Amino acid sequence: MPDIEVSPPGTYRLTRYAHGGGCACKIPPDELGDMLGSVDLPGGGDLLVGTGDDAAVVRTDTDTALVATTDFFAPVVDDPYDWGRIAAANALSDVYAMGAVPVVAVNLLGWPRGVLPTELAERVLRGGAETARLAGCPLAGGHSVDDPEPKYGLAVTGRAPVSGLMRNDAGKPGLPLSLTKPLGIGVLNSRHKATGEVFPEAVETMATLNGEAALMAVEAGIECATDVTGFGLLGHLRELVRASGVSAVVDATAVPLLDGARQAVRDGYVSGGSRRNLAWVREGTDLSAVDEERALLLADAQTSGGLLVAGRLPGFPVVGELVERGEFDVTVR
Ligand SMILES: Nc1ncnc2c1ncn2[C@@H]1O[C@H](COP(=O)(O)OP(=O)(O)OP(=O)(O)O)[C@@H](O)[C@H]1O
Ligand SMILES: [Mg+2]
Repeated sequence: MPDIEVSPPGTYRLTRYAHGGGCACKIPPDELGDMLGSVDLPGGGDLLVGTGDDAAVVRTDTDTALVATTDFFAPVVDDPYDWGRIAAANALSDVYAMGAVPVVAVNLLGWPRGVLPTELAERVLRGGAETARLAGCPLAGGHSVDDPEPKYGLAVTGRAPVSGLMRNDAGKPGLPLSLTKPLGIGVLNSRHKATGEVFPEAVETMATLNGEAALMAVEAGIECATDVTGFGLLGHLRELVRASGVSAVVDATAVPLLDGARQAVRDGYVSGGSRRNLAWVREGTDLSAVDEERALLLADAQTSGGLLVAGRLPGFPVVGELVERGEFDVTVR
């Protein structure tokens, strides 16, 4: 450790070290699309699912698929242990969104040595370990670098029967859309970053694993799902409907919201990422039935959000349905 004086761990507000926290710091979808469009990634062979879905999938034998994904981001909450739990739940989520079970994970850590004490990094790693333990997923090894901005996440490998995969291009007209976590995580995180106010319901929502919901979906024979993260409900739904060649209708009043989410929008705690999401979806979305506040919540950049599933899941709200391909990608009513 370099010879730099550091204050005791409790005095640090981790979100102060993040230019944009959680999934709100993702590169916007149009920019990412342009960037990836110029790169010829090797495919073919046993690759079943390539770029554009929640994870890459390869066939390992006739019936079995291996699922690979990684996710890491800057602090989304000030508490290091909670950040670790959330980052791990978020990384595991893409495996669940494919209908797979995680089999092994490795840590990815960026840490500003000499600026933040290593004791905080230990707490982050303990949080991640706790979440992996809850997921029943071995977590071993990883990679750690000196980084001006703290970052944490996992690379996760999962397994699924080929016939049980949930893809984001398998949506069919007539299927209901279920959402397994409430929206509003992004605006509450923005408020937390600005004021230090803690929102325990949002923290627990982010730290909740999507494993049970995924298992329920797979057992119900559901074939199409994605997870709602940095591009917001409308952004990820737009990707799903475009990949599937269908359109969608969203019932705005049926979409669950975290307590305090509306107020946070009214008070202006909207991240740049959420505004970019809304700008991106606007051209393909009929938002004429809702006001700006509601539109921002539907586009709010979530961190470790729920699964959006093309099918009915007992205990979770139906927030819309897939319809035949029409003028708009998505119509909000
Ligand atoms: N640097 C990259 N190289 C290749 N593919 C990428 C890269 N960055 C993102 N992608 C791919 O682009 C697609 C869209 O990215 P996005 O981050 O929305 O997916 P995701 O991993 O499901 O997101 P999330 O983890 O927030 O659920 C995904 O298929 C992702 O794997
Ligand atoms: Mg995803």
